[in-house]
Amino acid sequence: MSADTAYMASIWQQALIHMKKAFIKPLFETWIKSTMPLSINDNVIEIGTPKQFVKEWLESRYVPVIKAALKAAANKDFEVIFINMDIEMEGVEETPLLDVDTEADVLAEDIPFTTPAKDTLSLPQSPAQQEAEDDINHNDFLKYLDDMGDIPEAAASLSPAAAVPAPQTTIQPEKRPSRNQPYYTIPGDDFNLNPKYVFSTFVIGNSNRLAHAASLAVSEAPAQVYNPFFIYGGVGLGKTHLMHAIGHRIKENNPNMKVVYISSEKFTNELINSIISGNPESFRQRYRYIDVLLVDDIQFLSKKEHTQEEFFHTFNTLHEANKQIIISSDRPPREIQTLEDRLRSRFEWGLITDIQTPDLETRIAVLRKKAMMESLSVPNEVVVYIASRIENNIRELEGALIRVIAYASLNNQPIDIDLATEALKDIFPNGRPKQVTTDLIQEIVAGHFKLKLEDMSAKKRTRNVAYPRQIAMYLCRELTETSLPKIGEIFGGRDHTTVIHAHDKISREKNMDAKLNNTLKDLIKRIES
Ligand SMILES: Nc1ncnc2c1ncn2[C@@H]1O[C@H](COP(=O)(O)OP(=O)(O)OP(=O)(O)O)[C@@H](O)[C@H]1O
Repeated sequence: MSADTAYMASIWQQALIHMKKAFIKPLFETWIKSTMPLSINDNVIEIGTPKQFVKEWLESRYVPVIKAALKAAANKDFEVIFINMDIEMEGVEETPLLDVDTEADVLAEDIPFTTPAKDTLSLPQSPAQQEAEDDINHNDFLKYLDDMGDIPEAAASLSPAAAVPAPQTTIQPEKRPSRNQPYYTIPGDDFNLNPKYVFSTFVIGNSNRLAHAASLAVSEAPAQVYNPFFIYGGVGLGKTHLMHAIGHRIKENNPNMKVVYISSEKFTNELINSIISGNPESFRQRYRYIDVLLVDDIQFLSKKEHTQEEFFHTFNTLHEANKQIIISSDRPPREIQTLEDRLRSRFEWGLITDIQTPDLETRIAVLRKKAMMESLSVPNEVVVYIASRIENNIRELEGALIRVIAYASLNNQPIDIDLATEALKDIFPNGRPKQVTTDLIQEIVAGHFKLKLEDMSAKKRTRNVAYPRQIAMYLCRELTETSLPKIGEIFGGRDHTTVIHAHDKISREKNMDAKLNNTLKDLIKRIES
């Protein structure tokens, strides 16, 4: 971690401790915990929010509290800038609720949150020192809020809570459980689901929007909408993640339902074992008295005639009893060689949906979400570097990020583009990307729109100049580490709020305007090549 990153992480961690005590829990969990610090520059700190409406909500209500917490943490006044990172927060309406009490009630029940890893950032003090200091600073913090007349709900009655344990000093890369390794077992059910594979950690993009929407529909109304539900797509694109998410959601909504997730390899092995042990009936009983059956990687049943036969009967029994069946495969049913026709035709009874390879935006969003979940600040440049080189497999994308994080941790160095290039040199032998600078971006954008370079910083506000300028500001924000005030300065001494506005506008419009989206992709390609 660089000195700046460590400083920022340490301050934010301290500020969180104050805010955690100041807010009632649902408000803290909803509005504060889903944010992360992105950069710190003198007295400006940029905070990432998962959604535009979170950004707006924080801006309209909680700036004084956040500033006060930062002041208590760093003994310094900060200007706070929120940046919408547009990461999926499942289950939340995009309209801020106005009544705080109602809001707390609603949110406490409805929203699943990802918990940022507590053990990824280092703080300087021991727990005892930390506790003493917390008490002093927290009292100052409350007094400060009191002076401003802006004590959030429940804050006044709070006494400083027990110190938050000092996190460990190293960043541990997450180990991916192997395909057959159990994750955790829900009591009463004989199956394993990965707690991380839930809807709230799944990034939605054009490549998986339909599969995600259908998965949500199935999980909200099992056996009522699409039965069977068949998801197919290439390796590492999120099929298992979605299946587990469906399993979790069904169990949340219907705790008594028996939900079984199994890979088709395991299904085959269990069948063989039951035959070897002379008790095939036990196998049948086990699979025929469940409410939801999720079978992963069904393509492995190809060529296994006896298992197909058994699965066919299991399928029929469950389907006739109106139980939900969810199947995944790396290809559509018609392309699974040697799959019995009668099984294939049954798979085609319900909905067949595919997941395609993710576009650049989705890949970037997956990496950002992953970094956010690890409470890590990974420079944009590094995120774009990885995302633009791994196109076909999200598991590999995550693997590359984990490798960079581990490399930084082991060498005790900050995550930057040099380190990422070094850490990934075996994977990307072409090495370091071209240095992306704001000058280069201005030059390429101006050229594309047939403008003069000076127009980028001119005072002109006509649309033919203002729009390309906004695009260039957006790209500077996305592709470089330059701070907002600095970008404003480069573009003719404009205020940082102009840059924020340009970034928000282009981010929003590119989702609705395919032409703009293609222009951006084209520009990024030229800037990086
Ligand atoms: N849209 C997404 N958002 C967030 N994470 C994702 C997304 N898609 C895939 N992943 C992550 O990528 C990794 C691989 O996903 P998963 O195991 O679900 O892929 P798969 O399609 O089942 O692959 P396989 O064909 O190898 O079984 C997981 O860690 C998963 O969480």
